[in-house]
Amino acid sequence: MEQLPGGRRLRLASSLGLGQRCWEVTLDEERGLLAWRDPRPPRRGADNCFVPTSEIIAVEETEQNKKQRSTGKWQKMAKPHAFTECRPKQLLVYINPYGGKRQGKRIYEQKVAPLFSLASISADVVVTEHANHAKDNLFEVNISKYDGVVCVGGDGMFSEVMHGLIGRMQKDSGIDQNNPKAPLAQCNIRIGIIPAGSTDCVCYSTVGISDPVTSALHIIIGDCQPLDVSSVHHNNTFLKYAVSLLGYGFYGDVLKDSEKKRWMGPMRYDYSGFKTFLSHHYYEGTISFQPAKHTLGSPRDKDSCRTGCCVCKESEQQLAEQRKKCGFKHEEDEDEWKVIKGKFLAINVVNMSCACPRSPKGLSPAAHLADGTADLILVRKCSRFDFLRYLVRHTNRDDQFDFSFVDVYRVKSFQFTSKLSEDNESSVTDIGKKRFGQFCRDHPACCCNIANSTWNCDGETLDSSAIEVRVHCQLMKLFARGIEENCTDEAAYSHSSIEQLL
Ligand SMILES: Nc1ncnc2c1ncn2[C@@H]1O[C@H](COP(=O)(O)OP(=O)(O)OP(=O)(O)O)[C@@H](O)[C@H]1O
Repeated sequence: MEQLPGGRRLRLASSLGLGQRCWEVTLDEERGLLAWRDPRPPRRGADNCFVPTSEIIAVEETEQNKKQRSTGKWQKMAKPHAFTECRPKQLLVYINPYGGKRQGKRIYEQKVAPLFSLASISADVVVTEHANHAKDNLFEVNISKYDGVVCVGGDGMFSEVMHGLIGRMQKDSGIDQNNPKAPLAQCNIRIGIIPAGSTDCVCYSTVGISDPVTSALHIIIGDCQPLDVSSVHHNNTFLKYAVSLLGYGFYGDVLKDSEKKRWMGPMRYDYSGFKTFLSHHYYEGTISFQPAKHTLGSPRDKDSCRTGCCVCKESEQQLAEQRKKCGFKHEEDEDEWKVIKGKFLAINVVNMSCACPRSPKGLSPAAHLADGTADLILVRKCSRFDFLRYLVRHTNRDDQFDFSFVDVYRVKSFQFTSKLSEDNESSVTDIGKKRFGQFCRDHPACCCNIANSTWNCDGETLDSSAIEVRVHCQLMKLFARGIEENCTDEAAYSHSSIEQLL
């Protein structure tokens, strides 16, 4: 036992043989660090190495000195993996064998399962046989048996598992998901994402990298990252939940076109992106939204949401206090609504930055994971060249909101109605309007599309264009810790290009 400067107690100091070298190892109890260093006179660059004890997965004991054991100095560890309390012990794993490059099963078996077994985590594994298999299964299983649910696949697979888990929580709590104003029951069972899809945006935006081993380690050490979820309704009917992007216009059209070209594999997004860019369609409609007043952040902030984000913590507290004081009813009914009518190339609502390797800072670089808000980005009618300039800024360090035709707002709820739905509602019998509806009557040559676009909701299309969206603060939790400081994207930036973006 040793004494540290300032009277801090050092729990243990010993030596560790690694290969041919002997290291001096210390366990600092107060800081929770295991450190080791070369005891020889320090050379330049030969720093101490350390690891937080909470991040040690397991230890293996080898008995070098049997004598020590007999003198009682040696005590065998009963649980060599039990370093903290919050680690999961029993997991439910869903693998989509057809996601991405169809490597989900191999990735799980070769990279993840050995780590789970090292950490003494048991897993019930379900390899899905059809779409919605995982979602339906989550309504039936004995969920209280598990400390977490893991999905192996892409964003679509994550969305399926999230819908299953949130739906199950609401069912068990007797909450009607069709009521757009119902406060939803929080999901306390964490979801882990092992990326194995063609798009792994949720994983990238919450971990900082799409890597199965990194994600497995976050699951093992029991990290916890709360996440906001938006509910999407049409006419008092529940449509979907969203955690990343709700996009109308450009991103909706790209998705709709790419769905028809599934045979092309992940390449279809590049093809459809380029095609949609060339078509340059505008859509007319009305957006109403409630600005988020409870949060300290703004979409134009220079700082991004990082591990232990204080904006998210503060915002959650503010919301909780507001609700204690006034209840949900007051908040929904009395907060002001702003209304904007116009012609838009893209309407994007994002709950997170939506960063991905192609766009390392994402659609809204300062969006927060858990502050109870979404960023509403409106890209108004502009030239093809200006739209290209806007898109290119997602791949470099320039401000993508610094254009006269782009507006961004931080909101807690919003509604959208297309011009076509408004017209149909006000004059359903106007047959002439419908027949000639494919042309813009005001400006026949302006590419203004009277037909509706489609909403892209976390990579899936919605059937209705008129939607009502509400952000639910920290509705669910992930086995993640957000993006850590100093997570540099230099490499990713240098590889980004406009070809990749489209
Ligand atoms: N066994 C299965 N067979 C067919 N579809 C499945 C199966 N399991 C899951 N799915 C569905 O496949 C969809 C896509 O899965 P996932 O996100 O894992 O792959 P992806 O390649 O990233 O998807 P996308 O091609 O949509 O980008 C999900 O919506 C999920 O519901």
